[in-house]
Amino acid sequence: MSLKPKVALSQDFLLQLAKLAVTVQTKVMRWAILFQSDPTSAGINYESIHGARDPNLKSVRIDRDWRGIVFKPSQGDVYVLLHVDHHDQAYRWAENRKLTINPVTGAMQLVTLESVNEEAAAARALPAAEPATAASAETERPLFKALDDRDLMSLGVPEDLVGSVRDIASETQLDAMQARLPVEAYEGLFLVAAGDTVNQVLEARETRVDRTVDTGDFATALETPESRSRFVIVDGDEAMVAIMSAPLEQWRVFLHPTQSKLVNGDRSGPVRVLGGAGTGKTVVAMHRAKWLAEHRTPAGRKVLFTTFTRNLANDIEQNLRTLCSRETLEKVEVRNLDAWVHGFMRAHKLEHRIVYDRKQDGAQQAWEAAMAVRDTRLELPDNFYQEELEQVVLAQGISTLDDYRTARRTGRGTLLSRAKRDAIWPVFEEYRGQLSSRKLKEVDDAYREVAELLGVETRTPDYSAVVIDETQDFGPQALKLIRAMVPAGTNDLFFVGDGHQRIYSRNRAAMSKCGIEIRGRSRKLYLNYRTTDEIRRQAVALLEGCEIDDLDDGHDENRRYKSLSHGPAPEIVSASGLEGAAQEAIRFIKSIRSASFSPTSPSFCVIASSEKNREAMSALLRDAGLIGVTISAQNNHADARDAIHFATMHRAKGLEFENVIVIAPSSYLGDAAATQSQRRLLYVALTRARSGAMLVTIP
Ligand SMILES: Nc1ncnc2c1ncn2[C@@H]1O[C@H](COP(=O)(O)OP(=O)(O)OP(=O)(O)O)[C@@H](O)[C@H]1O
Repeated sequence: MSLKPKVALSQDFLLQLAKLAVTVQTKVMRWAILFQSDPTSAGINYESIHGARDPNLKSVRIDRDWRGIVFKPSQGDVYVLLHVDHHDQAYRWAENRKLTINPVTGAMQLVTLESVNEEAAAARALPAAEPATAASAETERPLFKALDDRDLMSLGVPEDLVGSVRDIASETQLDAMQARLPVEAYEGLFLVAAGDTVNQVLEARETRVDRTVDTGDFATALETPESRSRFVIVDGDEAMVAIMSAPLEQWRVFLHPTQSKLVNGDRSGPVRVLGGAGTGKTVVAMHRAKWLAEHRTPAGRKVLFTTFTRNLANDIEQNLRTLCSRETLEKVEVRNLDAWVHGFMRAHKLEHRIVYDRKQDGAQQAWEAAMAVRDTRLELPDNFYQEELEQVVLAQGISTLDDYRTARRTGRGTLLSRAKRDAIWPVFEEYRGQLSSRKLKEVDDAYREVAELLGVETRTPDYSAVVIDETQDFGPQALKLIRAMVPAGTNDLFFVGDGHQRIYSRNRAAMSKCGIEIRGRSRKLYLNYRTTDEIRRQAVALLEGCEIDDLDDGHDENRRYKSLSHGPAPEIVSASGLEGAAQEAIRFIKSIRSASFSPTSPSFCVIASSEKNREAMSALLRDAGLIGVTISAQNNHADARDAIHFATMHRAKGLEFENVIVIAPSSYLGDAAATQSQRRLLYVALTRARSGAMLVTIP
């Protein structure tokens, strides 16, 4: 029996391909399809590369000028397409590269040998001063002195780079080596530099280092999640065409090892994935939904993918369409929770309309009528009642005076005696009665009642699993409803979220108090794939002094996050008003557009704190000849690449653009403790940027 050889592409090859002219890409693609179907064909002439440090790297001819570099070990049927370039450049590229297997983790790693020593020397010459993380209180002592060679390799450092890593004495020097290091090694090193032990890192990423590794078995090495984060096995023409047609859509093919471990395989109960902005949480959630749909969804049931806002659900649905086959898509339902509840209520002939905003018609009158029955002798301010309703009564699903008498009121400030509670309760009772007579229902009450209905339903649940994005914005009743949608068990619930980005602040919930037990199934993503480190740091600096939770009863921290890309620091300017802000925005847009060499124009989003300011900015930029589109609940205008996007901070959540211009009142930067929600909004807004950001404050 003859087995077909394994053919793989490297991530670097695809990134290189994306830089080539379309005519060359087409040529390379045609060649690659033939290569994939039979890499042993006599038509492919593998030429040795004179002076190459790795004898397994061969050059192959694509046409007169272009060459591919293929890894073809003397033993085993593995072929990896590593690079493509003009003849001379391709040879030069190959001379100093080596594809090896990490003897401890068993992962396949491409190492650049030539400049390793030079780089390390250059890195050593860099200043050690670094302000932002634990590693910053550094001295010139090597950072990883306490780690032996095996420790370093277990973190993912290739054997050939162990010496260079050992010399690193500052975070700046570590960053200078980032491009040389496999992603897991860079991440492992910065986590250790921030104070984690090697064991903590390995445990958190579920890396086993107790196996014997055959450093000559490339076919086995290709299968590890670490190898899969940079090499993809292609097993057919269709797969080859799909991958090569969208070489920049890396997230579809190459998952970080922690991402892929979260995506694949069974989990004995609810999973929580935390990660700062841009760390690939939505990507994990989408791949997980796909995996569940393909492997663990019985006929007649579905995976529900839910999130908080409608426009984000639309965005996710579009992305899933490019990730999943038609059959898989049929097993995934994407709906924001409110739309789902609305649909459920219609299907069950519950005719109440849902109140999302107490200023909406009907709700306002109901609230005014309720406030009319308040006991003025209590001398409580009006906003006390609104906050008590949201944070205690609705959040905890309290529907009787008895329950209100014993309700937890942590964080509410004012202590209330039983007599006072008795005197306050009629306001809430009246409010619900007033709503009911208008066929209205507060959203938290709707969640609670739907959860109760699901609890008594006897038929098989519609969903076999629920995947939840932006968990931080779901309150206790929403989480309880989600819990009620699927029976507790293997693979039931998969949550991703980030406490830094909670912008619907009334909704803070602790998962464990909502029947969602995640102990032992909590993971964290640390690498920011979206935002430059300069923008990430600025955004994180805005949260200094704010308390960040972990969606359960604990705290989260942001010291350990890092970005993979770098760029200019965000501009922070103050303007005397919206007109001045528009001038700044126009200057910023023009300067980036004029400096851009990209054939497609870079994307921009102007993100304002209110709809009014968004509209004003849109009008001012239009007067200056800059065409715009507004992001709404229904439409993100993802295709309108040449137009400037306009959004409120809430609408921009979960989206991304090359550049963002954030327009915010200067009061958002007031005392950190008093402006936590505003600062979170700024964090969300700034971290929508991939490469450029400006924050304009206005009075
Ligand atoms: N493994 C990966 N390889 C390459 N790019 C990735 C990977 N994972 C995520 N990305 C990219 O990083 C960016 C951020 O990903 P994603 O939106 O999933 O992050 P997030 O953590 O959900 O962000 P936020 O919380 O800010 O909305 C996207 O452009 C995505 O394509």
